Amino acid sequence: MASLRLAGLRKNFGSVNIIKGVDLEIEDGEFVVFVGPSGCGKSTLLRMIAGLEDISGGDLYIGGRLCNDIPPRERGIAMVFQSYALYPHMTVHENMGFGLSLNKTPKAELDARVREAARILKMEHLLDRKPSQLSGGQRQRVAIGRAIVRKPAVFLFDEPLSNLDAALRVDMRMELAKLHRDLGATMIYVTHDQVEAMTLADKIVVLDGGLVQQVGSPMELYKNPANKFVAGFIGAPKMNFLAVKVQAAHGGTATVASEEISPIPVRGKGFDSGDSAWLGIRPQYLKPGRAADGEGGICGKIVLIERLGTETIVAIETRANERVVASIPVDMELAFDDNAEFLFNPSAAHLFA
Ligand SMILES: Nc1ncnc2c1ncn2[C@@H]1O[C@H](COP(=O)(O)OP(=O)(O)OP(=O)(O)O)[C@@H](O)[C@H]1O
Repeated sequence: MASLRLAGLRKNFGSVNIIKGVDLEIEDGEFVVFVGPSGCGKSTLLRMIAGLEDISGGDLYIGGRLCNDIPPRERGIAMVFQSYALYPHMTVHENMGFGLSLNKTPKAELDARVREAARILKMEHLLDRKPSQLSGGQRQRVAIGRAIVRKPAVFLFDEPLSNLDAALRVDMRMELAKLHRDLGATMIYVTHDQVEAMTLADKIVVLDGGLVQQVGSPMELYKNPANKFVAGFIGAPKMNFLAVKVQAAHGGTATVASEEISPIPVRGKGFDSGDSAWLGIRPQYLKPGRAADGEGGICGKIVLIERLGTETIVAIETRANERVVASIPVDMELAFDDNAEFLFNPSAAHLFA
């Protein structure tokens, strides 16, 4: 097992700066998820840790050792790819043991490690099969098994579940969480799926544009997003953002209003009266009903109704053509084009520049 430290890590492809100075501490045994939209640089950052991309600037420490110029196989890491990268002509046993056979691991030890990994992954009965005789989920398990047998200090996962169907992804997610508990190893996991990030991570690193936007536990990010990007990225359905004007501000509270919203006090630092701002409200905090004094209220026409079973998602469009999504109780009567009113407690709202 190992801790990691990234200090001012940078990556250029030609003249383009893709990773723009990333500082990050990863503790021994932590499950860390890099999350962000397509192209934000999360795979590049992971590949730099793996040693598959060289480092243009800054320092990378794995287990306290400066690793910038250490070859991949000497870093004590194992990487699992989205594409599985299995050898089609080899059996599951041979695929899992291949890295060890390259290292000239004695046969008995190789066999014992492969069987132990197969036991952990519940695939002892599949060891003699070829990849073509396995399901997608089983193939991904072989790829994970190949990492386990190497007993790495750090596991790296690059979108390992994105080729699986939705139901299997949920199963594999639970298996990965269990694997982490059982092995206690440091794991770094790249995904663009905020649900995977929320459910797997001890610590989420939100990336955008080659920069860390925020680092924290899933609930820290959900409750106290550092900026509008993080607020919109973490949580489903997405947080609503409404354009407002700041009417007054003091002591960490701003009074905001718009044509749609009567003045309400909201937590928010660094604002001055006259500022334009975004009022952020999660769909879960909007309740059907008319706002009383001191509450926020929004009304509009219903443009979307999605009954998900456990909740109903409804979207309204305000007079200012802003779309607002609410998660409401399943038994509510709703119809398209009806006018609907929602209220929220201002203490549940966020304010962003
Ligand atoms: N070898 C390369 N040469 C030039 N540009 C590259 C190279 N590899 C990646 N990039 C660019 O770096 C940026 C980050 O890519 P990266 O694959 O890290 O993104 P990502 O966040 O993992 O996205 P995705 O979720 O789509 O995989 C992209 O703009 C990509 O085009």
